[in-house]
Amino acid sequence: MTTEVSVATGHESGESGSAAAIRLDGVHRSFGSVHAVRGIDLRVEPGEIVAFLGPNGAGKTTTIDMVLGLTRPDAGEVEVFGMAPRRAIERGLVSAVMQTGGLLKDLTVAETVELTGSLFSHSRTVGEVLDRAGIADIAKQRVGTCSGGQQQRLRFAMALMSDPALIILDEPTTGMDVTGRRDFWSAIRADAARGRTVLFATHYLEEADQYADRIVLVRDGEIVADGTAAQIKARSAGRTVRATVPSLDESELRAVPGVQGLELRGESVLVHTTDSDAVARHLLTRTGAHDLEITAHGLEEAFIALTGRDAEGA
Ligand SMILES: Nc1ncnc2c1ncn2[C@@H]1O[C@H](COP(=O)(O)OP(=O)(O)OP(=O)(O)O)[C@@H](O)[C@H]1O
Repeated sequence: MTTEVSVATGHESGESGSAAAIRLDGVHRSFGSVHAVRGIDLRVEPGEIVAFLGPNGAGKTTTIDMVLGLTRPDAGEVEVFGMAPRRAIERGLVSAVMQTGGLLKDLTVAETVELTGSLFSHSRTVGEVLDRAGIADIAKQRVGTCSGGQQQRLRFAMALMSDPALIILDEPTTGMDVTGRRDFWSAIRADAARGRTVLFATHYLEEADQYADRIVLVRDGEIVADGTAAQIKARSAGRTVRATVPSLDESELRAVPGVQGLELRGESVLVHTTDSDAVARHLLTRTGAHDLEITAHGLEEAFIALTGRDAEGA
């Protein structure tokens, strides 16, 4: 690994329209002995909605922090619209929607957005951003009485005040109920339809599947898949075999050709495999398996197959 650090200060690829919204090139970041980000290369084009999907500790927040200029890579380059992240932020090109904090309970929704606007020399009007965030109807409500979903849409409205070209959201819907999540995402999508670039980190597969144009799947600090939800499902070409198996010999099943991973739930076993016939034959002839089902991989299975412990070399 090289130790050269460059955060794109010396040779900006220009602030022309051709620059990527985000460009990461061979980015590494360690914390002591933890190698959190291990050589990430990523280019996000203006107008894309990209989900950064991965299990706990995959390196999503560390990567986002580098895009926001909150931390610097140990090696590699990070550029936002062809310039150093901090410079892009100073120019009002980037806003972030954080998960918690930053709200004063006694202010109204409109007062909160107005206060945010006062920090910028040029900002949108309060009415316009409340509309875009879908919260114009609660403009006079006190923040302390807003639901979690309404508070996140308020944070989104605050992020819109500088009319940024790129919005970054780190697990923005954690703890929200289904309706709150749906309302939040419909506001983000409607706004993104006007050409804003969106990068969000999430644990929720269905959120990535429904709201992103593109999914970047990370595991152990590396990108393991990058494409549309359909392409990622196809990458994990394979099937899941589910069966009830009393006293299963796990190691024998793992040794069956094509097996990519196993999940045990009581007497139920789920086998991710590229050869469902071999698994079915093994289960039906060598074990007391019953209630066998075979299904094609969905995004969840692709996620498990590509990010799970059994994914080594997948
Ligand atoms: N400031 C820090 N000091 C030490 N270790 C850190 C620090 N920040 C992150 N790490 C470690 O780096 C790895 C990646 O963490 P990161 O928060 O980027 O992952 P994540 O994909 O965002 O996870 P989660 O989904 O749980 O938020 C983890 O092993 C984490 O413990």
